[in-house]
Amino acid sequence: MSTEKEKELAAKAAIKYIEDGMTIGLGTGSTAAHMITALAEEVAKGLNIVGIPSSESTKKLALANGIPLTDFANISAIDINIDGTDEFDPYLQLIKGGGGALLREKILAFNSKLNIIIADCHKQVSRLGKFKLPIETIPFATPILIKKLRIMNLHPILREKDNSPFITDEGNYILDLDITHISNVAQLENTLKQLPGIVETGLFLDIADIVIIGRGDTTEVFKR
Ligand SMILES: O=C[C@H](O)[C@H](O)[C@H](O)COP(=O)(O)O
Repeated sequence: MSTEKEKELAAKAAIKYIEDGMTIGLGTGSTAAHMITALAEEVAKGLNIVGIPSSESTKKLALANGIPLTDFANISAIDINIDGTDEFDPYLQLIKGGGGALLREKILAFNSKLNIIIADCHKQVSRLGKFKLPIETIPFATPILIKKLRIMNLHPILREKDNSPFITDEGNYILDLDITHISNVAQLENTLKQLPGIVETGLFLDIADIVIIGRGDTTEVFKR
């Protein structure tokens, strides 16, 4: 069974949690794209929901698939947020932001009653850190942050696209950090959030309620 099929299986299992009248957080990435396609099929059959996208790319995809959208001016909470991940550990702690959407994704997740994470089985790790930790930084502060993060042994790498810095939907930069030697990620999160110029990190701690993965031709569900 292909990785894409596993992502699709997880995505289809997640949309079964959705009920008529709900507001749905729409994640970003290749796994979330499967969820948007599956959700669009339900909307076409008459399911009445509104979506709130976590990125400009997801917004485009949702609109192209006929999913009605809203924003935080019109709602106070999201019923279910469904998003992908780059890694999840046995405690359902996550590293996200491989696609650079971590800031809006975390805002959606924080304002959701239920967070469902969907993935293929290769995202499961015994310990976070094989995937480099993305953090979103303000361009003005990025050079000094790089110096500070080097001293902290986090080996920051400025993410690039077409030989220029990758720019997020909020106009910021992404630094990818090596956290393989870090055992206490909660402490790391606190330390990073105290540095002015770091807008958000890709550590999603105590956020996922349910993780659904595709493994072969079946799904596995992990609950917090
Ligand atoms: O910024 C991107 C997001 O955090 C994605 O959810 C994450 O990178 C997983 O993406 P994919 O489903 O494409 O592996």
